[in-house]
Parts: sequence; structure tokens; C-alpha cells
Amino acid sequence: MSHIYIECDETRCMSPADAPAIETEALTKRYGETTAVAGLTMTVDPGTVYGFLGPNGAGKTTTMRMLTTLTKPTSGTARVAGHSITDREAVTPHIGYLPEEPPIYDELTGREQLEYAAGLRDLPDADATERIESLLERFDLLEDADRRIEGYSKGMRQKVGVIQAVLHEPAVAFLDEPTSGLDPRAARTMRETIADLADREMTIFLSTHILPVVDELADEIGVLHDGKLVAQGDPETLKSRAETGEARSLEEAFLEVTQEASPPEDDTVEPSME
Ligand SMILES: Nc1ncnc2c1ncn2[C@@H]1O[C@H](COP(=O)(O)OP(=O)(O)OP(=O)(O)O)[C@@H](O)[C@H]1O
Repeated sequence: MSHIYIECDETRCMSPADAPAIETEALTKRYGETTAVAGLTMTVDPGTVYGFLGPNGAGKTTTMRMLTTLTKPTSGTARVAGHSITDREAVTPHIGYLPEEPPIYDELTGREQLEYAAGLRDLPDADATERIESLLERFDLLEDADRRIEGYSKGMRQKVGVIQAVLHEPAVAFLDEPTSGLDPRAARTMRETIADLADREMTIFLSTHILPVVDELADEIGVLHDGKLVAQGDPETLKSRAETGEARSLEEAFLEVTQEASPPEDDTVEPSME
């Protein structure tokens, strides 16, 4: 396996003065009548893998878009790597983001895309070249690195997206479904890479519906439902029933906490025929 060149010092991987990697207080986002995120208060410690779970439409993407300064909250506050998310210029050097659709240019080759991303982050050329080569090799992309991205498969695009999200060694990496489209070998490489980055004190905010990935990697898990955090804890705590201490799978825990949080059937309003 290739060596991964992620070196962290006080200004890069570590959040300033060991502040929480992510801290939110009553963070809220409304779109008209829809409350996508409803008063989210949470803390993520530096160097942890935080598994961010929730059913479709729970508000995960909206939360990540606020934390990465792409969407403004309606109310509430948040700090990422010690900086308020209202200060975009202060936050962005410390974060990396892999959204559902990686922002990459079809007309560039994979290598050119990564060099472009390194340039945006002001990485010195020598560091950029070394890291790009190392990560391309790790993700088995070296052979295709000089082909244009328009000819890439979904999994290859995903690999480029992930590499560019962590290339500059951010303090906090937000990864939305990082194993999406990856074959089993590449998915394993992705999990190993996430574990390596966390070992090097990078905080990984990991949103995925693939619960075994979270079970394997997360130090802490938060479950969002209807914009609210309905469960939080380390995987073992979450998997043990509060009342009896009996063990359950992460899938069972997820289904139970999101079921309990749903409004009872009686409360649903029948559509009016008037
Ligand atoms: N730009 C937008 N305009 C209007 N409503 C939006 C917008 N973005 C998100 N929403 C709504 O906010 C809620 C939360 O959406 P969000 O995409 O954050 O959920 P999610 O947890 O990421 O879902 P999924 O797991 O399906 O990706 C949904 O009801 C969605 O319809």
C-alpha cells in the first residue's frame, strides 16, 4: 500500500487552540414553510470520526452546507475549526468538503483537476505533486490520471472528489457518502484512508446511509431526524438499549430512534376533501 502524505501541524490538522472541531448552537435553517434543520446544538471533538446519520430529508446536507459556509443559517450559530461560519474566509482554509456531486471539471484530466484544487488552496507545488501522486496511487487512479474526467466512471469521479477534499490537509473534512459508487476494493481503500486521516488528527464529519461504514469508523454518532438530533453517543452506547442494556445492531438502533422520533399516527392530519 502506498504511503499517504498527510502531515499535520498546529495550524493545519489541529483546530486552533484545540477548540472543538465543530460546535453548533441552536443552528436552524428554514426554506419557506420547511424547517430543514431545527435548533441543532452539537459538539464534535478534534480528531474524531463523527458519523452523521439520518433518514432521507432529515437535514444532513443542509447542515453540512451551513457548516461549510455554502448556505447561511436562518438563525443560530456555529464554529468550525474555531471560526464562526459567518466568516467564510477564516473557515474555508481549514475545511474540505465532498458533496454528493463532487465539483470537478469534465474538460480537465484527473491530475489537472487535482493540481487546480491544490492551486486554489495555495499548496506549494512540490507538496502538491507529492500528495497528488500518493493519493492517486492509493486510489488506483494513476493509470487514468491523464485522461479527461468526462470519460471517468462515477467511482473514478468520486475518488477525485475525495482526494481534492483532503489534499490540503484540512482540520475538518465533511464527507457526504464517500463510498458512493465505489467498488468493494475502492470502498475499503476509502475506509482505510478515513481511518488514517483520523489517526493524524483530522476530524472527519461522515454522512452516509451505509451503517456498517459508520459502525466501523465512527468514534461518535449523531442521528438527525426532522432537523433535530434525536440520538448521540459512541457506537457501543447507541447500540445498547437504554432500558435494559441489551445489545442491538446499529441498524436496529437507527430504526428505533428515528421511529420513536416520528409523530404518532394519531397526530397526522387527514387531508381535507373540501
Ligand atoms: N434549497 C432548498 N429549498 C427548499 N427546500 C430544501 C432545500 N434544500 C433542502 N430542502 C428541504 O430541507 C429538508 C432537508 O433536506 P436535506 O437535503 O438537508 O436532507 P438530507 O438529510 O441530506 O437527505 P438525504 O439523505 O435524502 O440526502 C428536506 O425537506 C428538503 O426538501
